Amino acid sequence: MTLTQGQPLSMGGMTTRTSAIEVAGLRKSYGDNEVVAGVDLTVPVGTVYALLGPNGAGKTTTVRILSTLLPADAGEAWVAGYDIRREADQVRASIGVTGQFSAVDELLTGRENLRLMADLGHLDRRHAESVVGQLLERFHLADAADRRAVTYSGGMKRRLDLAMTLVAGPRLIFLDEPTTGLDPRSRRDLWGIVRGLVADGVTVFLTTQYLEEADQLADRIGVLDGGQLVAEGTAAELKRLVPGGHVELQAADSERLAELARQFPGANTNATALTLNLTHDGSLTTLRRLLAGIDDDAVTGLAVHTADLDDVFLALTDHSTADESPEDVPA
Ligand SMILES: Nc1ncnc2c1ncn2[C@@H]1O[C@H](COP(=O)(O)OP(=O)(O)OP(=O)(O)O)[C@@H](O)[C@H]1O
Repeated sequence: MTLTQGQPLSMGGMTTRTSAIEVAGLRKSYGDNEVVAGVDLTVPVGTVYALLGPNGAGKTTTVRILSTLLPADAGEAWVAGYDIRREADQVRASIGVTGQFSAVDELLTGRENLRLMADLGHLDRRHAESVVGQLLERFHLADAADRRAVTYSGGMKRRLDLAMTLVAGPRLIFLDEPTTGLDPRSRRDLWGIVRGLVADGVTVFLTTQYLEEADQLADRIGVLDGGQLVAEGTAAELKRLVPGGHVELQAADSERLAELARQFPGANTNATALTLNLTHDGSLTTLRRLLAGIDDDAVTGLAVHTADLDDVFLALTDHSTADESPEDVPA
């Protein structure tokens, strides 16, 4: 069955929910440490949702709860249309999970690892061979298919791990920090594979510490900090949340820097680098007005920086430097 948004995910299940994931008031504590502190979120079918957060934010715990590996203390969640508490078996049969710790058996070849998953999924032999062959091609592992996985690079192992998750053809996959530790090229390869899955209609719930990854892949991003979603939206919406834009002027010499500092009181200056930083809302009008007031001889260079997800992440999750609490950030 090909799923499109608006169709019930679980035709035979108890519910007829149309979202791939719905979470309401999810909570989990370890002793006194509340690591998931009331999370609500919805992921439409066929989209990518990225849960972005620093170490210890509660990302893996959330994935473990949603994939039924860990019981929640409170709250409700429906995954692939099934209730994670009452219909855990159906949830497990509908999803694929690739965790931070690989499921690859390094003593087996890539092909054998995939066949093993096919056996576990009770695929009939002919179908299994065809699925395994297709996955080896799709994940650029065909040439290495009959080598033991112990000889694979980190990127190849990660691709094999993801391919193993897909043997049973799940329409919803959880990727917990899929590219942590990979070099930029392997990371981009994996992003390409994820995009291909999404193009086929698969829903992806991924956790990441990499802002670029969320920016590249996700339709919506939830910023998790201390077990709470402190912001949620598209990458563009999140970037508008924080005033991260600035213009950096390179002064010709220290005298000119002093002049510029008098002209723009409140700007940050760096006497060693001879630079002056002005906050800037990213609009052309403000930029033109700003430049019109500057003497040509005073500056030798200029850089315009618009807010990026880094600014968002730091503003929302770095309590040691952020003056405002997340609630103070305009929505
Ligand atoms: N089994 C456990 N017992 C006690 N505390 C735990 C357990 N598992 C996780 N924690 C704690 O829960 C908090 C959230 O952990 P979690 O692994 O969900 O965070 P994360 O956002 O995935 O971080 P990372 O990016 O480092 O994987 C951490 O403070 C962690 O130490």
